Amino acid sequence: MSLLEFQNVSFNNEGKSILNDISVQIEENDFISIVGPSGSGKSTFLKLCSYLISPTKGGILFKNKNFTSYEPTELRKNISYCFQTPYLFGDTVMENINFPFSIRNRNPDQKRITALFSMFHMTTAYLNKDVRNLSGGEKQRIALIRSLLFKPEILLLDEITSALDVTNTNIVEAVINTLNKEGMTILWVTHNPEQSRKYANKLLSIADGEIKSWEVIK
Ligand SMILES: Nc1ncnc2c1ncn2[C@@H]1O[C@H](COP(=O)(O)OP(=O)(O)OP(=O)(O)O)[C@@H](O)[C@H]1O
Repeated sequence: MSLLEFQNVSFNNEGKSILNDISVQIEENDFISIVGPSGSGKSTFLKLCSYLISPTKGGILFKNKNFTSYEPTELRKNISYCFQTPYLFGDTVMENINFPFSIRNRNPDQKRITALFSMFHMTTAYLNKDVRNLSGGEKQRIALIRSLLFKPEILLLDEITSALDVTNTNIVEAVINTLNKEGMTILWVTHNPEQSRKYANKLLSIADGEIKSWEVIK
């Protein structure tokens, strides 16, 4: 059974075709790198995967059931999306980390929080820091921790390391690789050819809104 399946998906906006007739099957535990020129439709593909937007034509299935038959909140619990520019809100890191717990009426799981901070080479001393004083790399790691608190089944990553230095990039890549080894399905949009082949088992190349190639590389 595929975990996520695109069946002849097209997405148009204001009469313009952005993605055209995309069919692809993503298996549990895949690590997929998504590459293609700027403006080819990669981010739109991830937005469709996360149910931020819906296809104009065709259907997207999660565990063999159309997205439309799920509650959006149920899908978002299982499918997490991280952006190139991390969005942190409010004043402190703690507000951002506690938020996913509060919307589920749960108390913060300190053990899980500590383990994730440690995975990203940070300590929980960051919880009291003002988000405005964090570096880009720290912000991206906090945003990733926030999206991982409830162990999503699918993690969507949109050029998350393109603004990071080598040290931060290495930390983030290592964590994502570990999560994949532990069973998480990863879809990672990257412009970096070396990064695209480093950990992925499949490579999806998109050009002009269509699949140019779909390769099994490992
Ligand atoms: N909501 C929208 N309305 C109109 N046009 C859009 C919308 N979203 C995306 N586009 C257009 O669709 C095309 C694909 O955009 P998308 O952001 O998916 O490309 P991308 O491959 O991720 O590009 P990049 O690598 O530069 O981030 C672009 O021409 C973009 O301008």
